[in-house]
Amino acid sequence: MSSSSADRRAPLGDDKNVIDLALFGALGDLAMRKLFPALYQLDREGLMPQATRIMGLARQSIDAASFREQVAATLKERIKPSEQDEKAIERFLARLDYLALDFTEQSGYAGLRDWRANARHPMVVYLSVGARIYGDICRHLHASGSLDDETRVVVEKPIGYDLESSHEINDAIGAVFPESRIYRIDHYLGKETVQNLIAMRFANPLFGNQWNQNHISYVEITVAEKVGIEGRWGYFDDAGQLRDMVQNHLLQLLCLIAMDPPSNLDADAIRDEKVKVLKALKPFTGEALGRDVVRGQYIAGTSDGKSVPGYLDEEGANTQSQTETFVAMKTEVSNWRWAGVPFYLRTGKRMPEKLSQIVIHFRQQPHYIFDPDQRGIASNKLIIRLQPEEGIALQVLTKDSGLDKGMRLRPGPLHLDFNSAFPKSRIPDAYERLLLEVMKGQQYLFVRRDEVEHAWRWCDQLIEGWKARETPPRRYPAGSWGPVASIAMITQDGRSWYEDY
Ligand SMILES: NC(=O)C1=CN([C@@H]2O[C@H](COP(=O)(O)OP(=O)(O)OC[C@H]3O[C@@H](n4cnc5c(N)ncnc54)[C@H](OP(=O)(O)O)[C@@H]3O)[C@@H](O)[C@H]2O)C=CC1
Ligand SMILES: O=C1O[C@H](COP(=O)(O)O)[C@@H](O)[C@H](O)[C@H]1O
Repeated sequence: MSSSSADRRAPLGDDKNVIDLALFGALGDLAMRKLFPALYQLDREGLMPQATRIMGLARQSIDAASFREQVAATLKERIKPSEQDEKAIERFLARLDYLALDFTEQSGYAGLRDWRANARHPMVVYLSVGARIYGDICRHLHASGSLDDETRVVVEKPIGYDLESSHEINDAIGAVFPESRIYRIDHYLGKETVQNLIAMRFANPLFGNQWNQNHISYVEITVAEKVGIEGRWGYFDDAGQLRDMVQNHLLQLLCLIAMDPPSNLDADAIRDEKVKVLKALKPFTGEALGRDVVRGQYIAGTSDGKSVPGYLDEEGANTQSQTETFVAMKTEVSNWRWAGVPFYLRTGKRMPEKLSQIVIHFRQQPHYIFDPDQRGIASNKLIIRLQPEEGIALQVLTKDSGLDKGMRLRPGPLHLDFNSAFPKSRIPDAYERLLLEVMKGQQYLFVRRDEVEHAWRWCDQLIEGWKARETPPRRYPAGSWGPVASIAMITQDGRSWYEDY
């Protein structure tokens, strides 16, 4: 199916987009917290064709009625009361069926094949389970005769633990599905402002012409989480913040900022440009690793005024763990556009706020004519806020008003807050957009195999360097912005993390 921009404007709730969705891991955390609420919203908005059916698959042997009850309960909990529409909920629940099986055993798959016996529409298989069993599921789906030439598969991150394991997993999926029918999710690509990054960069010559090392001094990407480990200690401790967040979400954001303009909006045109950025990321040598990368782990502190435990005291914790819950780094994209422009990245759990934002710091004017005392006054910044409130602000210098001020400068924002600028349009959750794109068979918001693998290659050399140095993570109190060293890392360059939240 084509990914052209014209297709993206096709009517959405029409028959063309009918699918059967087979959701593996339907009773799990992601499905209940994110996927069912997103699917419900699509249905409520009239974007899910009437004939679309959803089969939940999981291990527990419950019947379809109690599965629907569990989904109804999660909708009640997760959807704003003003968006809980009785009729829409009823219609949505009626689409659901349930099949209990062990995903690693071939025998149960006959039930899925039978469900599809007279189906006229493509099936989308969504693997909301750990990546280690993606291969088993794909093999059994194939061997049981449940697939056809139109079946698409959606896989969650992280794909593997390093380059080698991601190769194995991608090979196993690729043995059954061609790349054109594999949808690798990175839910940050479904966020409203991330979409806007593409619009803003490539629709506005104002930015397009300034987007390089001649005009940009440095770039900051912060993805701060207020939550801790939330009962996922086992998974998280094997991964750490670098694998959990940097390998995927932060590198995808960096790619969208740094990539060259694609020749069109087709999936491969965009992905080709992203891959070039990943290939150009500067590896960390021994010396740079100590100077330009900070690993941290939270200790007890406060969150929203309440005491919270440290990472090593969380439920299920191994008290010797050296896993990082925070990473800050200075990296560079070694190409003509970005040579000499640092990209400062930081992400951590148990920070004071949930805040994801990108700040582009522009260079000062080459010749300065204003009050010498104000010479260091803030330069232009473009602040792209992903969450909590989506918006874009451009900080510009204007004249301070008042008769007694002379030609004094004042930094102030030109601000676009999406909620107040477009009050009638609800900002959809990332998963809504991504599920809709899968239904339409559009891949441009999904990650191609080579992107995942280049991102792993870069992270692997960093992790190898950490192992060789054996430096323990630096401690930071829960509720702070991370280890002091992460602040020193940027201040030693005469800069600071943008903190005008
Ligand atoms: N949760 C999140 O916020 C995020 C999750 N992800 C990714 O999404 C995927 C799902 O994560 P999450 O929902 O948290 O995981 P969970 O462990 O909560 O859910 C997995 C589900 O799959 C079922 N399952 C696992 N193995 C089998 C099996 N062999 N046979 C039958 N059922 C099985 C589980 O059943 P049972 O409980 O009986 O084992 C459970 O219903 C993972 O790849 C994760 O990395 C990505 C981003 C965020
Ligand atoms: O993929 C993941 O993302 C979440 C953060 O997502 P957000 O949309 O809430 O910013 C993170 O908490 C989780 O550890 C990670 O696996």
